[in-house]
Amino acid sequence: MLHQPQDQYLLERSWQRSRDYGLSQHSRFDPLCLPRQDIRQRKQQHALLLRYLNSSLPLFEQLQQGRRCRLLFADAEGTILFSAGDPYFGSQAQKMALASGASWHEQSMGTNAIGTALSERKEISILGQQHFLAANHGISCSASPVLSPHGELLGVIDISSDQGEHCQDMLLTARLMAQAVENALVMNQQDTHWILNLAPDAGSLQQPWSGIIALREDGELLGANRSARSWLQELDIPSMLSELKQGELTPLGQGMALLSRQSRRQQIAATPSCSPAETPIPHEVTALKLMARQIPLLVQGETGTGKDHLVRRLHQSCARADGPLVAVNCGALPTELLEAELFGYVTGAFTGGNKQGRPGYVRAAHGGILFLDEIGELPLAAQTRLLRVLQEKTVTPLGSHVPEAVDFQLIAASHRDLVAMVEQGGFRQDLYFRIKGFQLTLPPLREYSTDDFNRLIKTLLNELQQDGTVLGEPVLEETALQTLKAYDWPGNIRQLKQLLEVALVLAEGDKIGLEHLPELPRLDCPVPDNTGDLKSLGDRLIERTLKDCNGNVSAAARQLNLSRTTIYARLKALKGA
Ligand SMILES: Nc1ncnc2c1ncn2[C@@H]1O[C@H](COP(=O)(O)OP(=O)(O)OP(=O)(O)O)[C@@H](O)[C@H]1O
Repeated sequence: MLHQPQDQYLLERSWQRSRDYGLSQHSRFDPLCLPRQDIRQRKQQHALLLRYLNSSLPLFEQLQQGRRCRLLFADAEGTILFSAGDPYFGSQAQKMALASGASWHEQSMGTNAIGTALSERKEISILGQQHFLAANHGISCSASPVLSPHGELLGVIDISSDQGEHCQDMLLTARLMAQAVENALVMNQQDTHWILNLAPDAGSLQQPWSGIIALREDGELLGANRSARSWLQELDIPSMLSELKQGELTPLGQGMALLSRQSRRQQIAATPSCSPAETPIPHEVTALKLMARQIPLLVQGETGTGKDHLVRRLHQSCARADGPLVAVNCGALPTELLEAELFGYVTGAFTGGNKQGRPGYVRAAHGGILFLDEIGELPLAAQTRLLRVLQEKTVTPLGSHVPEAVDFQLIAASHRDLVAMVEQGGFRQDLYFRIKGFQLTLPPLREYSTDDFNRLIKTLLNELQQDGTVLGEPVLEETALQTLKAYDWPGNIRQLKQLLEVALVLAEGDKIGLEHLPELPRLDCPVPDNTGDLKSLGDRLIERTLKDCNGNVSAAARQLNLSRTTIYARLKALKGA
């Protein structure tokens, strides 16, 4: 891979800086690592950027298919805050140094792509021996700066690999990833009303490398991406706003311009809450369609299946995203205060109440979503009052006679069988029909398809990683994955998430194996002759794998890493049981 001559000067400058920092080529390789608390804090500072980067991972995977390389983001001080891709190249020390929390500032690491790109504010590849420290000669890295919508340096995106595996398009990939993140940051700024796209020709408009300018409703500039920044001085934005027609391609100097409205919906769609890497939640799209028509939703599902999680996602993506999400756990409210808390009260409504009165959860949800979790726990009196609120779309606080109009989307949830409650007289039938505009039932984890299960694991591991739980990218060994798949998960996603969190800590950045899942029965044990967890776990795994393989025993044996004889023996034992 060849370097431009100007890079040679840049390299010389960087080597000189490295010497000035007091480093020698054979200095000990001792990467500085931030304490976990500081990593978490820095990740929070860059939370939005990291989410956008995470949602751009499919782009990285597509461009670097199968190559043994690692994608990193380091902040403006050179500290790695994001790390994905193949973690299994380089020495053990380098593995740690290419994980979250490690610093690649030139001051401690000498010339290297991250530190040097930051010092020079330029993209650069540093290959093998171009690294100042001899300890880094085995790796090659390409880094591209990431700028904020105001042009400040936020950090760099870097792709690192073993020296022999590096190729020129890794720098291009780093640049594309940096542009994708910058564009998302520009387009999703608060108060963005107009987006102005600029490009040399119509075909390039809205490509990652085209210009993007974000404007407030009155035309005030909010920010621009790197391609648009060079145009900014020549543009008379106020007159463009009055001349350009929304949605129409218009010639502008040597190029083309397109003005479009940035709706809250588009913004949300561009944000990683809907990231392709995230697990699609069953019924999410249907629920959004129904919410657009204000149809009340009833979410049912066992504990931990993600009812609350679904409601939060729906809130982010629906037309009421700017309004409040008021989540009330009906089972947690003390019965004597329940009605006051829900419907509010006026001054002096009852002894012990707040002097100024309280608006109550129903009025607090005006313009947004009222999420009544565990609605089956509501006492009958409160059910009657709630029914009236839903029928009349008004609420009358305790101690008042004046009804107040309220407008909210109702979502109720329960893990109890409401139909049975209605039959037994514990839940009003008319209220049940009111809240059940449409019922969504979230499946228990044991009913997930293999693909959905794998995707969920990936999402959860990414999420836990973003929380700063571990250094390095966690990967599961096949046997561990199979064991997880075969388990029953009475606590569903909540239980799986907790278990993965423990496994991540135990694995200390290595692949998660069976030994890191101490709470689960193991699959690699011999067939037990008594019934119990282990037996049923093995049975279920065999059954499920055979089903996935359309009954093909050889294929199932390959997938489970067992011999065909073992599978037949287990099937025979099962039949005899
Ligand atoms: N689709 C998902 N992707 C990632 N995490 C999820 C998903 N669904 C649920 N979780 C996580 O699983 C945990 C349990 O989810 P949640 O609290 O929404 O379940 P629930 O059905 O409301 O439980 P309960 O009925 O016990 O209140 C939470 O930590 C949540 O973030």
